[in-house]
Amino acid sequence: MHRITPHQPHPLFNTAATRRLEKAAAAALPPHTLMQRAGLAVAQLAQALAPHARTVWIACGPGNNGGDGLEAAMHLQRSGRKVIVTWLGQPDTAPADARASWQRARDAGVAWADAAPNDLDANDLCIDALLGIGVASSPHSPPRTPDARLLTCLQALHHSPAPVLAVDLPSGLDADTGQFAAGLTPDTPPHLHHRAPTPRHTLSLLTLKPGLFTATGRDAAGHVWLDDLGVEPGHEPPNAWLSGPALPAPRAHASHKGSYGDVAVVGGEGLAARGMGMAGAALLAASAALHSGAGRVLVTLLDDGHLQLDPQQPELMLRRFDALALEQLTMVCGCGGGQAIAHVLPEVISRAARLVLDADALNTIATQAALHALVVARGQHGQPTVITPHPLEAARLLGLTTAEVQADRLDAAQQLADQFNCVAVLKGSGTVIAAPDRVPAINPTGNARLATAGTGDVLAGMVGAHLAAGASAWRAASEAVYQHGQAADVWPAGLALTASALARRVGG
Ligand SMILES: NC(=O)C1=CN([C@@H]2O[C@H](COP(=O)(O)OP(=O)(O)OC[C@H]3O[C@@H](n4cnc5c(N)ncnc54)[C@H](O)[C@@H]3O)[C@@H](O)[C@H]2O)[C@H](O)CC1
Ligand SMILES: [K+]
Repeated sequence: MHRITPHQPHPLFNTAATRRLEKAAAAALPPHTLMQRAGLAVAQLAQALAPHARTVWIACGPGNNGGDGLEAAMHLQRSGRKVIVTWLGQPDTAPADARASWQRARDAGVAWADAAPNDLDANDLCIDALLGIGVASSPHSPPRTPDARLLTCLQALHHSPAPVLAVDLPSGLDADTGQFAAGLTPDTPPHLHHRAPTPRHTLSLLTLKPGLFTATGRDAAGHVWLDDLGVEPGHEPPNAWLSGPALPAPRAHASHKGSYGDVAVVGGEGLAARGMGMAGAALLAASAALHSGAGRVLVTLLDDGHLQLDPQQPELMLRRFDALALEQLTMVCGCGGGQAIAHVLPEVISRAARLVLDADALNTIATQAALHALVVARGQHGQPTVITPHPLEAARLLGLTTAEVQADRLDAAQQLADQFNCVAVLKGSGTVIAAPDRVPAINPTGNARLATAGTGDVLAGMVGAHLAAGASAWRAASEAVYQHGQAADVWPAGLALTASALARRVGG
């Protein structure tokens, strides 16, 4: 068993793949072995996380996830803890493994209760074994009406003042998408909004599931642990990867500014056009490119030439669009581009050597099929392209709603990559990176401090710098996303995270 950190990549397996592995492993082992291993692992982690817990309340659902909880209850009771179990199953209808573990918990003498004890506090521990990968959350099947006792137990876990250890998954979370099943989404009553969150841990069993790392999964899961139950994935291919850090790319002493490429940022509609000055977005992207190691950074502002120099960043070279040698440049296009970006997009997409498309470039492409076709053609000509939409921009590109994109972020990112024939970065909690013909990746770094204006422009500039230095579109995207999130993760406490400060720190 080990804790999952962003320091190395990890393969991720969805529900179907996990079920196949479970079936093959169960067939090769004596009956009940997997659940016995799972329950023991849960009990060991519970002891390690809360060695002095006064009471351990274990909420067990009707299926095998509940069985894991019952098995853990038996171990914790035997090791002298005060264990209270709420079981929502019945001996005559429970799956065979869960029934066997119920019998073992009974024989060990655990206490049974209909609901959560009402005196739980921070010195206790809750174990969430209500639902695991058996949660039915298909958008195509009608939502189930969950049993009232299940809902009461779920609420007690969501609002628990005691730390919570979830078995396999936070109950109700879909392992494949990181979204809660209909009717099972946690709600936070207003009086709890300002309470410090209680520690949350999830012990994933057998495999790591993608839903733990994207959409609402990251917040719900808290610290993620894995116990593989002694089962190797064998020939089962992963459905996604959790990214690890970039391999170091040392700079040769005999290098010069030309060795790391020229990035040109095009964007920043002027104040005169529609009364909205957006030059800042382009300057942020340019600053990020500079601090991420680009040899030279050129900036073309779509502001009719009002700005001739950025005195804060004199390294940036301002250029008129017609003075750019597009075929030799890595272009970052769209940051703060407004409507003005539409005039330059056809040329940029057709001619740029390497290209990052962000923000208003994407909004414009979403409305013009001819531009979409030009992006697809880049891939056919071997010209690297990365698109960096947030969920609303992704929804526009795919003709979906934002909710539909968020309902299955891995699938949405894959659709973007396939339809636009490029590397797609779907931003948000657990940013997804996808490309045609390869397994997508979920980024493990970053936090809510990045939810501030301009951080997306910074990311686009960073991707541009990595592309200009010679990385493939896939590497440029995944390494930039990782470092962008990591910069936020190590951000000094008490220092405001602003996009311009982030841009200056991204190079380490
Ligand atoms: N994967 C493994 O190798 C191992 C898994 N173990 C554990 O078993 C669960 C999966 O068990 P399963 O019985 O298939 O499903 P669950 O217990 O997660 O849930 C089934 C249970 O829940 C009810 N239900 C489903 N969806 C809903 C809903 N939307 N609303 C209300 N109720 C719902 C359903 O009717 C069933 O009663 C896995 O996660 C592991 O924890 C093994 O123990 C070890 C090996
Ligand atoms: K659970």
